Amino acid sequence: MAFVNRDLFTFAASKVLKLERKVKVAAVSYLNTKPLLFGFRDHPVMDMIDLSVDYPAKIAQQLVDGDVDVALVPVAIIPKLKEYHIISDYCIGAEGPVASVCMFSEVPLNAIKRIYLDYQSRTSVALLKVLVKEYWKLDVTFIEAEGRFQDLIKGTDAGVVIGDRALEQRKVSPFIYDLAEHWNRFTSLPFVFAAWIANKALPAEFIKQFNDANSIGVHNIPAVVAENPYETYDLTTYYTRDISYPLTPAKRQGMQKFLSYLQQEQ
Ligand SMILES: C=C(O[C@@H]1C=C(C(=O)O)C=C[C@H]1O)C(=O)O
Repeated sequence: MAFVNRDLFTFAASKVLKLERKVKVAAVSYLNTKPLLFGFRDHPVMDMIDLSVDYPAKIAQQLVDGDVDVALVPVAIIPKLKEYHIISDYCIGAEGPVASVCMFSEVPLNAIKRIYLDYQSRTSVALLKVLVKEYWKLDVTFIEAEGRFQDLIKGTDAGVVIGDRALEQRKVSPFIYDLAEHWNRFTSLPFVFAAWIANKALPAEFIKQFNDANSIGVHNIPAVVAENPYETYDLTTYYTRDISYPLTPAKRQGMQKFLSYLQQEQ
C-alpha cells in the first residue's frame, strides 16, 4: 500500500483515496487569479480543500511556515522551501507585457534615482533587481515600501507596483516599464510570476482534480469577465493577451533562468 503524506491522505485497501484532513490551499487575492479559481466553486475538489486568499508575499510566508499545504506562490520564494512540488499545469505567467507588474515613474529610466518596492510582491521585486543590475545597469537605491506607497512615486522616485493596484497606476504615471516585457527583451523567454506549489508530496488523484478545477475558468474567460465588472482595465485583454496561464516548457525554462539569477545574488 502506497502512502503519500499520511497526515493528509491514505489509500484504503480499495485503493480509494481517503482524506485524513482537508488540504489547506492559499491563492492570490488579485483579479489575475479569478480565472484559476472560477471552476472551484462547483467542483468536487472543493470537498477536499480549505481555500483562503491573500496578497502574494503573505501566502508565500504561509507556505514557508507550513501554515498551508499548497499555494499560488511567488516563484522567487522557491529557494526558501525545504521541499517543493509544482503541482499544476497553470501559473500566473506572461509571454510578453503582463500589464500588472510594472515600474512606474514620472521620469525616464536613466533619470530614476530611487525605486520603491511593493511589499505585496516577492517575485517582481526580485525581477526588478535582476533587470536593474543585469539589463538596464542603473545606479539606484531601493526602498522597501509599505502602505499606500503609490502616492510617493514622484520626481526621480519610481515604484514597482503589482496586481490590481498596478492596473490603476497605469492611469497615473507617464512612464511605465513592464517587467515581463523587459525580461522577454533581455532573455527572449517568457516569465512565471507565481505557480501552484505544495510543500509536501500530494497524491496524483488530488493533483488531477485540482488541475481540472483550474482549467475550467481558463477555458471560459467570457464567463469569468462577466462576473467581475471592472472599469479600470479591459479584463478580456488582461486574461487572454497579457497573463498567460499554461505552465509550458518555455515558461519553465524562463523560471529556471530567473531562479539561476537569484542564486548568483546569494
Ligand atoms: C502578474 C502578477 O503576478 C504576481 C506577482 C507576484 C510577485 O511579484 O510576487 C506574485 C503573484 C502574482 O500575482 C501580478 O500580481 O500582477
